[in-house]
Parts: sequence; structure tokens; C-alpha cells
Amino acid sequence: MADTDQSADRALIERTIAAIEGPDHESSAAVARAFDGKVKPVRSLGQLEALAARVAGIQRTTTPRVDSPVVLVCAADHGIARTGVSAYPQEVTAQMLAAFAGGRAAVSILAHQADAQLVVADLGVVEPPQLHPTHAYAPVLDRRVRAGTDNSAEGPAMTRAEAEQAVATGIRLAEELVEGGADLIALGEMGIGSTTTASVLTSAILDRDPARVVGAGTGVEGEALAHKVEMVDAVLARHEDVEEPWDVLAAMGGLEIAALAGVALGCAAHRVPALLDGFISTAGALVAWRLAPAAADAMIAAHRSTEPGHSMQLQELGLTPLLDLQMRLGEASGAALAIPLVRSSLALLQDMGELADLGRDDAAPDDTAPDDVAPDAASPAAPDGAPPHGG
Ligand SMILES: O=C(O)c1ccc[n+]([C@@H]2O[C@H](COP(=O)([O-])O)[C@@H](O)[C@H]2O)c1
Ligand SMILES: Cc1cc2nc[nH]c2cc1C
Repeated sequence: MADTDQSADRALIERTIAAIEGPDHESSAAVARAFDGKVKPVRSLGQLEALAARVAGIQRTTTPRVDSPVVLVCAADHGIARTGVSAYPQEVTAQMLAAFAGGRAAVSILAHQADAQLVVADLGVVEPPQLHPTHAYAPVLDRRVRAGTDNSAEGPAMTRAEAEQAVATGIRLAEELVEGGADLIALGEMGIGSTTTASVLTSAILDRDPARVVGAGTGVEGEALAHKVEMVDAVLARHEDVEEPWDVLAAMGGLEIAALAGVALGCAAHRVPALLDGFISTAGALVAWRLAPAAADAMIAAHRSTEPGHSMQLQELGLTPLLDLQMRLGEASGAALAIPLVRSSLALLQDMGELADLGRDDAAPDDTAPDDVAPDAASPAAPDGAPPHGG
């Protein structure tokens, strides 16, 4: 890559991080108060009220809207996948890209149900998919940084310049979507072997025991699961001296996770809610938070994946998931499912009647404090100290 491209990537990343101003708590509080005046018992819409208040804070308006949601699936391959850590072979990544584009994958159906546009971005699948005219349901954007990462148990997954390029590519994707009118972006991913990479990053960034972080992924059990934990241990041991966040990302990978970190940063800078899917998408969110803690204020957790590390990530980011359906599919399926919930919360805010109009004067208690209604909206703690690999 030319030096000029590299410095353009760095400048974009710096500019984006500097533009993140955090949520508007006054808009959140105003929305919470507005809900207290609606025709219902106070706080009876539970998390839906907090959800609308959070979107209001992110969009910095008392009239939040989600009219043009986009489901973005970032895809790439992982060198570590060739060490027997997944229940499926690597070529499935490219095959699934064709399935997304053909409109028959789970996320194709769920994005359609949610009236959301599906966009797929190839950050570095080993063999790009063969697409035909019938693959017209969703575009597959060529944003390839390289053809898959290297095996992180043997060396760095990628160079630091490639990690920066992948993050900058994610920022550019978010910017293009926002320029095209997207007012919410659902973050999803596809890549065989990615739960191993996400486990490595989560263990490193949160300083957790890999044995407690690693889960079944696509369905590894028994001895295969023990081998997966050993591989995560091996990657962490191979890079035990790496601490600075960018070096952690480059050493451990992956390309789509780096891009999703960039998308999360871009969303935060452009006041667009980033609706997180499962364990791998949230690994991208964790990287974004590590680079810019305030980016977490623009995130909404769609669901809780069955991967044990996902709950650890969400806790650290201060996020309460909207759904818990024991899903572990990825590809933005859980995020797509939560889009109608977000829209419903905003429709309730906009269209419900007022208790006052019923002639009641016990409408709204005057003790409403923003912290009461949006437990989720509190800023998560900035990463403190210098955990191993955490920088
Ligand atoms: O989102 C999740 O929480 C999730 C949990 C388990 C598996 N996945 C999906 O499965 C793939 C990774 O699983 P694996 O076993 O190959 O590491 C990848 O394509 C993900 O989209 C996703
Ligand atoms: C078939 C299949 C579909 C997926 N979608 C997301 N990750 C996936 C992994 C596999 C194996």
C-alpha cells in the first residue's frame, strides 16, 4: 500500500475519533419525560422507553427517527480457521456471501421482514464468491484488504497498516451508508473461524481466561472445543508482549472485525445508532471502544448470543441486550430481528396519546431523572489501567 493511502487512512481514523461528541443527555431525558405523559402507567413500556431515549440521545434530537435502516454484513476469512477450530470449512464464507446476495440466507429474510436494506462487504474472503445475475438481492461490495488473514498462532494475522486500512474501510462504509440516508446501521459479519479470533481479542482486551470466553461457535464440542481453547491460548502466548490496541488488532485479526470497529466509530461520529449483533460484531465494538470509549454511547445491543464471551463484552460496554433467543448464527440475524423493536419504540414515542388529554392530572411524576429510564444509556467506564494486550 502506498504511503499516501496509509496516511489518508490514519487521518480519517483520527478525524473520526475526534468527531465523536457523545450522546445528548437532554434529548434522552426529554424523551423519558414524554413517555411518562403517555396514556399508560408510568414506565410500563420498560426497556422500550429506555430504547427510544437512547436513540434520541445518539441522534441528538427529541424527535428520533429510524426510516432507512441498513443491515451491513462485513465478511472475511481467518488464517486460524485452517487449524481445526470450526465445525465448517473455510470455503463456506464465500458460499454464504452468494447466499446473502441470492436472498435466501437467514439475514436476507430477516432484513426483508424488517424493511431494511441488506449490504454485504467483502473485506478479504480467500476466494471471492462467484456471483451471477440471480444474486441481485443484496450488493456484495469489493472492499478487500487482503485474501484472508494469516494464522495468528504462528505470527501476526496482518500488518498494522492492513489493520488501519480495514478500520478506515469500515469508517468509509459507514459514511457512504449515512450519505445514502441510513439512519441506523445493524452490524453483522460472516467468516469461518471468527469466533476463535473474537475469543482471542475478547480475552486479550478484557484480560479474561480463554477457557471461560470460548464457546461452540458453529458447533464445536468435546475434544474439538478443548482444541479451540488451546488455539486461543496459543495465539495469546504467541503475542504476549503485544499491548498497544492497534498492535493487538493487527496481531490477532480479523479483517471484518477491524472493519466493524471502523463502522462503529463512523456511526458514533455521525450520530447514527450502531445496532450490534452477536459475539463477533461485538468484538468489533470492543475494539472501537478501546480506541474511543465514547463510541460505546452510540451502540445498542440487539441480542445476547449463546457464546459465553458475548455477555462479558456486553457487560464491559454497559449494554443490556434487547433480545435473548439463544441464537448463535451471526450474519446480523439478531440485529435485523431487533430493528422492528427500535422502530416500535420510536412509533410509540411519536404517536401515543397523552394522559393529560384524558383529563387526568396525575400524568407525569416530576421526579423523572434520565438515569432512571435509561440504565443502558450510562456511559460505560473508559478502559482503565493497562490490561495485558490492552494498551
Ligand atoms: O454472532 C455470534 O454470536 C456467532 C456465534 C457463533 C457463530 N457465528 C457465526 O459462525 C461463524 C463463526 O463460527 P466458527 O465456529 O467458524 O468460529 C461466523 O460466520 C459467524 O457469523 C456467530
Ligand atoms: C452455513 C453457515 C451460515 C452462517 N452464517 C453465519 N455464519 C455461518 C456459518 C455457517 C457454517
